[in-house]
Amino acid sequence: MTCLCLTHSITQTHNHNHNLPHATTTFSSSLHNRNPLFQLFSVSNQFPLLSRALFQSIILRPRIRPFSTNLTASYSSSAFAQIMANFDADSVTYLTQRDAAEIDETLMGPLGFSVDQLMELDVLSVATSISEVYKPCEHSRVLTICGPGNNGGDGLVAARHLHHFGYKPFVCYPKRTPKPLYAGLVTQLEALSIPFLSVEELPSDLSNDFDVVIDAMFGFSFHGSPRPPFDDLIQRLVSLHNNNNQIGQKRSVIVSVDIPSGWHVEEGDVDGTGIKPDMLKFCGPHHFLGGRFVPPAIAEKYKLILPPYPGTSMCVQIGKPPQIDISALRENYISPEFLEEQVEVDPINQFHKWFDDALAAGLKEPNAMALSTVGKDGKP
Ligand SMILES: NC(=O)C1=CN([C@@H]2O[C@H](COP(=O)(O)OP(=O)(O)OC[C@H]3O[C@@H](n4cnc5c(N)ncnc54)[C@H](OP(=O)(O)O)[C@@H]3O)[C@@H](O)[C@H]2O)[C@@H](O)CC1
Repeated sequence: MTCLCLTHSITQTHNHNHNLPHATTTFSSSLHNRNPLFQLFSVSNQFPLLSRALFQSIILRPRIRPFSTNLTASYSSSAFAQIMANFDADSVTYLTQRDAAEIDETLMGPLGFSVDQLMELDVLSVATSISEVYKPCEHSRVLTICGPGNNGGDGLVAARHLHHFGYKPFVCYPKRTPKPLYAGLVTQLEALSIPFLSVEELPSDLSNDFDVVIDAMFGFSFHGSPRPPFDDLIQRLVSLHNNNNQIGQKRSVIVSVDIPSGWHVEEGDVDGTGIKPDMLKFCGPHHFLGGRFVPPAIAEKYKLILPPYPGTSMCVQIGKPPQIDISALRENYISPEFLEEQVEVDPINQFHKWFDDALAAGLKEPNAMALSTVGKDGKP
């Protein structure tokens, strides 16, 4: 007698079919958000109610060993991992709004930065952080929903970067702004054949068509209640989150660029009915900190203590990575009875049979399997 054992092993970095809190991504920048210099990005399973103060800019003055302000400092990967492992994100302190405003003025004044340049730097960090957490091979279809202001501009830039990173972005930009900056960003996307979808063209359940939904509707200038069509779009993102709580429901990842759209800019998700990106706690997992481009003059003047940036990265992940519940990743398979008389005499034929079954069932990576045989003595 020969025993056969077929193991189907798939490495999954993100499983849409388990009932875990869904990891969403939020990119949050400063309270005085005209200054994206200290953008903090978050992908976390925590969901603290956010006070506006948390949107304040970095800056890191850790109680532990202070990081060098030398922005070009480089470390070996193991040394870097050690440094970041020891970095206590709870120790983050913040610039005052006044400091941030002053820095903003300095950047856009004597230091010669422009809005579009800051937007590019800012959003490059957003895009690289997305690609770090949600690989294009598993989350290729990205919908970017853009609002009428600079937050929407961020969304347009994000779509372009993500296209170059191997994603397939779609853009919904229902209220276009005729300013040259935005017109140029649209032209760039059109030149890349990135599809623009109207609100009416969006599927009722965004999860059916998109792996990632980027919320770039409103940032720090949002006020009052959302007006059409953004009221409906925001509700769609809210329902995405609600659907995410249903067992077995395929889920899109929600990425908010800056403050989640519809949240009160100062108070956060006041009545708890807003978009629920899992954010934003400095001590939580998957937080990304930008700011690599901070000019030394600014760093020195404000005594900014920045973390080291790995390699050529525009941002760095701070805090501890999320704890993964491995048991929750396990799939339960229900299979029919397997009787001895049904076993193929030749194990290779059995392998082919099972392989064909796996193919027909549409299993991901059906070739990720191993077949073993043992004799009567139980030895291979
Ligand atoms: N240095 C910088 O500035 C940089 C900023 N950056 C990014 O820009 C973001 C801030 O951009 P922003 O100031 O353009 O405002 P934003 O939040 O996009 O929206 C304003 C628009 O929304 C509209 N609107 C408001 N409320 C509404 C409602 N209830 N319902 C409907 N519409 C409403 C409002 O229209 P209005 O009410 O004035 O008629 C206006 O058209 C910031 O968070 C960051 O992400 C980066 O790009 C880097 C450089």
